[in-house]
Amino acid sequence: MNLATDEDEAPPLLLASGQEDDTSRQADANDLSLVKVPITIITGYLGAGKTTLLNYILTENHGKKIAVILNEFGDSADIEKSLTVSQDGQEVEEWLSLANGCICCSVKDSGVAAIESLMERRGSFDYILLETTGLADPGNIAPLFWVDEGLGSSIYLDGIVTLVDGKNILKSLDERPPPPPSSANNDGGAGVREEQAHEHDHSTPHLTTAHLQISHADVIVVNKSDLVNAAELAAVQQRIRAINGLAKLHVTHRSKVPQLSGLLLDLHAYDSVGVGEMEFAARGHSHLDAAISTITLLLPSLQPQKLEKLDAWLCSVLWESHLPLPPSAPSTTTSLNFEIHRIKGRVPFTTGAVKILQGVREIFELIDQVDNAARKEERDETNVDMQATAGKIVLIGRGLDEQAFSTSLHAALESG
Ligand SMILES: Nc1nc2c(ncn2[C@@H]2O[C@H](COP(=O)(O)OP(=O)(O)OP(=O)(O)O)[C@@H](O)[C@H]2O)c(=O)[nH]1
Ligand SMILES: [Zn+2]
Repeated sequence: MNLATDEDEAPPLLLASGQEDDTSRQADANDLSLVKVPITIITGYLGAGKTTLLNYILTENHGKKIAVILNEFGDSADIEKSLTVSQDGQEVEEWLSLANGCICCSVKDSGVAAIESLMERRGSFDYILLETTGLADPGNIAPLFWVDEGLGSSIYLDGIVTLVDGKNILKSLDERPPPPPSSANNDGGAGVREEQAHEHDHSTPHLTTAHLQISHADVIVVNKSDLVNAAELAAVQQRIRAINGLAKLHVTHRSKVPQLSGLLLDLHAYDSVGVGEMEFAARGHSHLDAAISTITLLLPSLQPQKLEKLDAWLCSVLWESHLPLPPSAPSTTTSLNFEIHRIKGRVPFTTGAVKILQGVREIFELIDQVDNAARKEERDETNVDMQATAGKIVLIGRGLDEQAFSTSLHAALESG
């Protein structure tokens, strides 16, 4: 990958020049340790256009000082390892200064070490972009910024952007797994063994890296629009929508997203949930992709004391992968084998309060709606009808049976 760089540029100073006289800025500088820096993760298949996107962002006039980290994350085991070895002087010092005030590091170091080293330069940037070429499963990385005390205190995850190659994505989604290595891997659970057992059973939908990258995305950029015709593009969009009904989707040529802020950056994808996006996800309902789908559960306005029941239901479903079903439920729905990648929800209460639900894999939180969400709702262009004021929970994952989940949730809320 070749990033456009301007190596003659002096290293950026602590504050952007021209703003020294601004007293409010100075107050900000004093509070620098309190201001969290957003991070956007850019992922996607080999050759999809990630570097092209980064070059585009870094040469655009966006008024941000963006720090870019290009590296290869391994699997989650590598991330954990790097968390423990990062004290051993694994410094990343090869920061390049770019013409528009951005800085860039292309050292292939462990992602977390690179970020920690970057944070020592706090003040010289106000946004972080992380391109993760080798990242197979973004589900491992999101919780790092969310719950890790160290990283989470200085950085917040703004969003995950997945680049897909419009020409090749359908092929990638339909790929079959390679034969398993002869030496057996013992750390796999029942799920892994089951997957191996089904290795050559073509009726079992296979979960590819492309599925994982799409299911965890907040924005999906369908690139290389020049290489597909209208019908092919429509098929790609439908398939992606069937997998992830929540993500925003942009079709691009040479990764040129028409506007960066709001479409790609500054999404607040993990601290707000817009009415419009919930509505949008609820409308789509297709089983075009056999491996992953998006389902929507409707909720009435809840009595405040039902929050506990909702929380218990979420714990059961997300932590234990157990869908509690009432005794009256048909027996066919009791042996559900599912996996949840992403969950988002708006939960209104009879008091008028609204809680938002956010989750990636087993990590979730139910928090009071904040200002960001209100701003986001203003931005939402989707028409919001009366139904939107009702609650909704949207889930993205594998083996999700909308009927069974809905029955389970309502039974849990009505119990006791
Ligand atoms: N035809 C066409 N080619 C594109 C487009 N966008 C990028 N490319 C080309 O596709 C190739 C891969 O683009 P990159 O931006 O390097 O892709 P990447 O995802 O960073 O690739 P890796 O770093 O190898 O994973 C390059 O030769 C680009 O010039 C596009 O919209 N249309
Ligand atoms: Zn690249």
